[in-house]
Amino acid sequence: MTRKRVEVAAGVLTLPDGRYLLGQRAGDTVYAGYWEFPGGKVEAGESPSRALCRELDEELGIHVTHLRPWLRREHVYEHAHVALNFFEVTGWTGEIRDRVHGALAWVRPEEPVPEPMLPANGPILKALRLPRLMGITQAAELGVDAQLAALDAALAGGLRLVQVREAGLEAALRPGFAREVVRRVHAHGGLVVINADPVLACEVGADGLHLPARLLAGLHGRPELPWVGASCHDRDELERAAALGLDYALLGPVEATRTHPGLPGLGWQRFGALAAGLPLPVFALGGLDASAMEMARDAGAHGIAGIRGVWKLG
Ligand SMILES: Nc1nc2c([nH]c(=O)n2[C@H]2C[C@H](O)[C@@H](COP(=O)(O)OP(=O)(O)OP(=O)(O)O)O2)c(=O)[nH]1
Repeated sequence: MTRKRVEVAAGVLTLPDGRYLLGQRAGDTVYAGYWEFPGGKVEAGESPSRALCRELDEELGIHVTHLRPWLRREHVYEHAHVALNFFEVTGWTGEIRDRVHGALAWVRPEEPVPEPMLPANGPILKALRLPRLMGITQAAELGVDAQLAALDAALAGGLRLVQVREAGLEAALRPGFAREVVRRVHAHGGLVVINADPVLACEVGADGLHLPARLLAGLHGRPELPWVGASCHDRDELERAAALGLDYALLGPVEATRTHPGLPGLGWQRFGALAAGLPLPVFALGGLDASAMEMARDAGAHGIAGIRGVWKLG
């Protein structure tokens, strides 16, 4: 049976220390007792962001001052086909006084979430575990030792997600280098994805695989690794990554870069338009460092991926 699609707006209220808010649905609703992000149905004539501001006022008694579009995900329940528009909410005034939930909980992304959770929310919670800054290695250019030293400095500064991209590194050095990256990043509780090489990813105990756009194009199903992402340059590629159920995409270049000289940057407006309304987190790539983080997230990016900017190479 086909059901009318119901638009829903949900807010990931986030504290500066990274904790986010979940509420437990009250006894008189469908899925009573299940945990959710505060929010509710979009009313006729309302935009999702307006609906969310209204719902958070009604449910929690707060006035939202800063929100960002994040992910959009559709799910077919027995009772409804919902299109969930998730926003990150980082600014509000007023003290939270819950009026509708059975309970509220502030959760750290790395902690287990309270159960039971609304079934549509699994990928959303996974996306919240994905760090906001990705460093992409370039040991072939820097040298292995200099890259590992730059990695240590970045890990000490809080980096928790690394893509090993070393097609240019001598083949004999690649496994040893990748294994060393995995060891160091795992010691900090971070994640490592390996570019283009699933065999190497498994061999060195990495967390996943990063697909260049040419490999994404030829793929018929999601590779079986815990984390899989892809490099994308246009909406078609982003939608393909989403349809395959990938965990994230990189989109760029946002600004002109040294790695791709002559290629003009997308700019933040175009980036925002391309990344909007997707179910998977999108990192902004190209000529960026962590100082662009707020701008990127306001444009709808999950975070930033960088080479020179992350390794502080100028
Ligand atoms: N608020 C919220 N709803 C979610 C989440 N995940 C998810 O699948 N949903 C679904 C459950 C419901 O089918 C729908 C939200 O509808 P709702 O019944 O809570 O909406 P509402 O607050 O406007 O309530 P009502 O006026 O219909 O009583 O979206 C989530 O994280 N937060």
